[in-house]
Amino acid sequence: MAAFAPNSALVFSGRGATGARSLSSRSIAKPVAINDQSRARKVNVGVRAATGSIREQAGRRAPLEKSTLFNCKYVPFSGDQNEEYSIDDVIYRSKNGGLLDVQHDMEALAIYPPEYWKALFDERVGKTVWPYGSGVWSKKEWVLPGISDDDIVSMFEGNSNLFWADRYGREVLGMNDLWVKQCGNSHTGSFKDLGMTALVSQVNRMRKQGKPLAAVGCASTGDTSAALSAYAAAAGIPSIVFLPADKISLAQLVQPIANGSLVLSIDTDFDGCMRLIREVTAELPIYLANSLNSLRLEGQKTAAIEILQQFDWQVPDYVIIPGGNLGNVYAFFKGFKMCKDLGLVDKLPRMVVAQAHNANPLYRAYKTGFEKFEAIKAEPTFASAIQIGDPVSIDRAVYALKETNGIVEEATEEELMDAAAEADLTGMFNCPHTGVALAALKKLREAQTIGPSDKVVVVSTAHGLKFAQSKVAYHAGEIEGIVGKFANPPVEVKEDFGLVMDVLKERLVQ
Ligand SMILES: Cc1ncc(COP(=O)(O)O)c(C=O)c1O
Ligand SMILES: N[C@@H](CCOP(=O)(O)O)C(=O)O
Repeated sequence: MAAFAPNSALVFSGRGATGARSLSSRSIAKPVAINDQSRARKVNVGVRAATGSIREQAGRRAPLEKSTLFNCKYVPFSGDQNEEYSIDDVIYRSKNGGLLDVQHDMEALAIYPPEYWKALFDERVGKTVWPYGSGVWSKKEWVLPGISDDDIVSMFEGNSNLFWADRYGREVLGMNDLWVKQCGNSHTGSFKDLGMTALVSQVNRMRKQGKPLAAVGCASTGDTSAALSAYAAAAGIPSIVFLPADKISLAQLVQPIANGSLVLSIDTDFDGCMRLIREVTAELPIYLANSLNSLRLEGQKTAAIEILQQFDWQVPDYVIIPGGNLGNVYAFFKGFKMCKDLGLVDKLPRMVVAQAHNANPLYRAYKTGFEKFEAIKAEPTFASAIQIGDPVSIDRAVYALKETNGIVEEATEEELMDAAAEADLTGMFNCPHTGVALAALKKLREAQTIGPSDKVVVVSTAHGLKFAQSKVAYHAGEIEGIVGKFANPPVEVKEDFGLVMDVLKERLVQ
């Protein structure tokens, strides 16, 4: 029986568009405990016949895709034991309308000792062997164990840099162990690639099985649509994206256009697009690619496993994530939790979700001690990809935060733009969403919640180049109401040696 199951869940009474919802906890079946004794027993069984080092054993056991040992299925996120679905089913919600979760057979995974998994994952890094050269598929047994390698649609996503923010940490925040996980250094420039490779691969498999899936569709603030269109195009699957008109960056907009998606620019906000795509996917054979679909989170969770791997299985004290639709915080939590449940690490980091003040429904709920959640009308923010007022994964996020003694912080437009720009001055090139997370970190440092020696990871969710327009406006001093403390506008000079020397003397000579 599978072991990963939330042991408590929040249930909303009613789910209207806006308006207060009360949050209540209810207990559900406990996860199957994989205690040390049972692990040891299973490990003995699993490795008794094997000889040689763990690395050699790992080598002999691969490729594991031929194995039927590992498997996963959909179960209600609430933990209801009486409902489950095959991963090959087209389903996004449980019978009562609640979220689903992908549940792995943790007892089967626990047959192998932690050292086996560490060695296996390490061994696959930096290789071109299909599909394990991908940071997601290097953890295939923990993602979608049953899928054939031939069905996988991958751009070798993941394996992103864990940037040591040495100078920013030391000089700006008085910290000595600060890291930025560069999830935006990816094929389409955001962490969405991690989830989309899992989802589109599964769609590819189901279409080959004869499932009538004519296309894949999503609502998007610009990054999900970019990832979906690229992966769908790679697989030759039609894609449809619903975008809120004039609310995403030019760089984001051109991605699905270039990749041949059917792009609908709709006169509403993201929440409006989300409502429409849910209605459309209920009517037409279009597969839903938003993170409401729990398949996406299976890919995204590998970024958390990767962080632990990059730290040689040391657990950071804090992980700070910008939050919008709120799938990613749960995906990270799940990655950390699987590592803990399977014995690769012995604790979880504290999760921090950072929201823009203009789009802060989770922050507001946090301030009530998660007593109630109210969807809001999200206002425009430079962190436009998280301009979301009615996050579909609110239950998942609250669960992850409660399980890790988590924190929610917010940032104003000035705070987020300043934080991104100040960190850029130490060699990064941050998107505004990363700015939100950096601003949250700054506040938590100022409040001494985070200490100078705490090991902290800020998750950078998109590449700064996708948001060049707002960064240019910041440096040009063109943003009303924002001083631009760290603006560094270009100096315009005529083609004249003397004038050039004047500028250099003024700027360089003290
Ligand atoms: C760049 C960027 N950062 C953060 C987020 C927030 O992720 P989530 O919706 O999973 O909370 C999104 C999308 O929502 C995004 O595109
Ligand atoms: N920022 C997202 C918003 C949708 O989130 P999803 O994870 O539910 O797809 C985007 O880029 O569209």
